Amino acid sequence: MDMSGGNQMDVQRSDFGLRLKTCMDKYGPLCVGIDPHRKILTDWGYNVDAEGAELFSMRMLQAAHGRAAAVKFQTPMFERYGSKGFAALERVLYAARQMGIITIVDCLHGGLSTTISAIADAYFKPGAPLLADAITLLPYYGARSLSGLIDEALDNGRGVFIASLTSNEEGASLQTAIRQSGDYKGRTVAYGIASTAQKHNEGIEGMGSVGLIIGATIGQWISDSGVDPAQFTGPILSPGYGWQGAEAKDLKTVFKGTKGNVLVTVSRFIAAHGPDIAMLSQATESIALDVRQALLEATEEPSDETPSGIVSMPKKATETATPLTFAATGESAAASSGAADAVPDVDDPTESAPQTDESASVPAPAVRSSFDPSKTTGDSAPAAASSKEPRQ
Ligand SMILES: O=c1ccn([C@@H]2O[C@H](COP(=O)(O)O)[C@@H](O)[C@H]2O)c(=O)[nH]1
Repeated sequence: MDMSGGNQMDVQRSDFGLRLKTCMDKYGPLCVGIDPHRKILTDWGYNVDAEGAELFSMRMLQAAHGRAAAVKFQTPMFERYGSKGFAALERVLYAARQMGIITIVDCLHGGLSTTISAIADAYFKPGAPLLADAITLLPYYGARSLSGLIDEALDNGRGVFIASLTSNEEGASLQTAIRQSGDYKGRTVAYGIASTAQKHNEGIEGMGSVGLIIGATIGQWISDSGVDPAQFTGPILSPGYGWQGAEAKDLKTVFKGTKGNVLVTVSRFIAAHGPDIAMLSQATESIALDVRQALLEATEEPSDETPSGIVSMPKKATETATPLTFAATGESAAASSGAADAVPDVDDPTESAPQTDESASVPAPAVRSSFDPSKTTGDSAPAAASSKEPRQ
């Protein structure tokens, strides 16, 4: 272990990064997103209620098992059913833990540090009702407001993913805005967030446990942000592939020069192939292969690093002429974000998803993977889901 950069306590603090990397090396860089949208539940023949969400989740888990490094549950999709929805989320998280798959809860939390300290009881501490390997955080109360909660995550062997460059285009103007004061004056909001996150990973050998969310759709504005994913040593959770329009070439652009720390999360693009478990499993496998290949090629691409080891300066931030490295020193607050899907949402009856496959009963993916349903040979997944799924 390289102990030169950090102290021993940091190195030993959380094994989340190590556990995730081990799973990514074994199963590849796919995270199966489990988002029980109303329309998908209907199209799968389930009730639009907590039980339907649970059955859907169990089936997505089956498809993910042995084919993906991680699963990600989208909290609002359960929260809408109140206590029954949270009970369902507790049970599917339990099932995922029993399967040994890494669990991420996309709970999108953020707020005053004193308030969000309660989140540790919900997700990180032994016996927590929603025990998860990692959760997602929104840093718009100032990334340093998350420090206490991050400490709790690390002390409990868990991790976090902090939204830095989200996949929706509405996020771009806020996240690429230039900071007016503080340690990152003259840098972008996203840059300060990424640098603050990187600080937690310094001195850790291998992949850290404090991650970022960087959308696969952001190729057009990543250079404005000043963030170079290739310099980040924690895990990067990347949504946007498939349904939101990002393709393999976008993964290669955004994540060029990265070193095996990008976890691509895909939800509707996989769910669109259900409810048949063989089709779901085949789609998961195929998408996992496509994503793995794209990221392998991205690794071979040189990043924007200059020979002197600094990142090329984005145009908007050049006035301050400070080298853009992840030498994090602190962070100042920015405004709050209201992220919304940039693409048709299957929950919104006013929007319709792009249809490219007339045979699909759910809205078809915006782009097709190399998955060919006609080549389905069977299912190697565990036994099919039923309403008698494991309960805690
Ligand atoms: O920037 C972000 C952050 C989170 N998400 C979430 O990821 C999934 C994506 O679902 P798809 O169906 O694969 O598009 C969903 O839960 C989002 O809330 C994101 O898309 N972008």
